[in-house]
Amino acid sequence: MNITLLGAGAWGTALAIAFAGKHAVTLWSREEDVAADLLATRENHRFFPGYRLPDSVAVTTDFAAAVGSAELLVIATPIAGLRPTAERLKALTCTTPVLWVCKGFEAGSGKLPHQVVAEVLGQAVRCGALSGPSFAEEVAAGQPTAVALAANDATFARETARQLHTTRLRIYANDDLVGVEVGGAVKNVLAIATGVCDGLGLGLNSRAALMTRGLAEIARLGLALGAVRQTFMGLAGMGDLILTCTGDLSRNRRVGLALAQGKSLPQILEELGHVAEGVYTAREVDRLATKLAVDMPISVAVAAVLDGRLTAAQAVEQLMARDPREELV
Ligand SMILES: NC(=O)C1=CN([C@@H]2O[C@H](COP(=O)(O)OP(=O)(O)OC[C@H]3O[C@@H](n4cnc5c(N)ncnc54)[C@H](O)[C@@H]3O)[C@@H](O)[C@H]2O)C=CC1
Ligand SMILES: O=C(CO)COP(=O)(O)O
Repeated sequence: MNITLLGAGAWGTALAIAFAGKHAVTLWSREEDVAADLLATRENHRFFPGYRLPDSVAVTTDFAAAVGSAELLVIATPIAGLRPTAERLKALTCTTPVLWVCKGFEAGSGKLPHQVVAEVLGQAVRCGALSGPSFAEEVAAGQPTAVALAANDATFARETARQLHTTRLRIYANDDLVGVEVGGAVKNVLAIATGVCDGLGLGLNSRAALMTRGLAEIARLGLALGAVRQTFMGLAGMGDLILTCTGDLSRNRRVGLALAQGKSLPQILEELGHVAEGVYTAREVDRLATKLAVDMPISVAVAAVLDGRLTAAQAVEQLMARDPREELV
């Protein structure tokens, strides 16, 4: 299959490497310097240093050409780039099936990725989300990984999962697109919380409590948005939550660790050099929790810390001072 990855950040580059073993892959970069570097050195020094892009992968900055040759498009930008990329596809009257790998709620609208894509491209284009516990570095290194693929068409999800599946990258078809997207979005907010918790040295009991109660928050918001509870026990729910909250490769976790050190958010983001979606999604989750009357104290506290309304230590005190209650999930 001819696959085009739209976005040559860490994840787009890693997926290009992974898919190249089985497919004809094109990697589109919006940055001229990244494309030039990839063509000259076969390495993406800016976003993904240390991993070689196979010679078979075509690299281009020509959007129309990259799209024109594809049988499957994979949008690999942050969620901030999803709508503009979909709009560029619409301008080309493109009807090629499309996946996206971004995780989050769109800033400002609070929409999930599939809602953004449906708004721009309509309902007729077959499309879906690839999500789950998958650090780019490990996928590019060929370390065993399993993720979920959910779509607006169950047959498309199953067929695409089968086509993309390899012995290194197991892809499970899932029929709960909302659940898969909510899991991937909210776990980033909770990874920031866990980074704060670990950075403040609050201990392993705290971390386990935070992740477990965080999973309850993910499920509550997901159910309010129409997801299926079971999804949150799977790869895109608990799986990605465990990975991102505990793995130091996570950019979101690293934001939390740095907040606990008292660093300012602008400085943290500048030093990171990559997107940390939880920073933007926290605000949307905070708004959605209020709008839908969903109890999400940890996520709301993360939003308050990111906005400078609470310090990390104050947020912890506030969470611990809550009244005792039954363990509702
Ligand atoms: N890096 C990882 O391990 C994983 C990342 N993801 C998700 O994939 C998405 C992309 O992440 P990374 O590639 O790691 O980020 P990155 O920060 O390494 O790279 C971002 C890429 O998107 C492009 N970009 C940024 N803003 C854009 C915009 N407004 N329009 C078009 N392009 C834009 C940049 O030029 C760059 O190529 C995020 O939503 C992330 O949560 C998902 C799974 C794993
Ligand atoms: O989504 C990811 C792993 O599944 C990557 O997490 P970070 O964006 O926090 O690095």
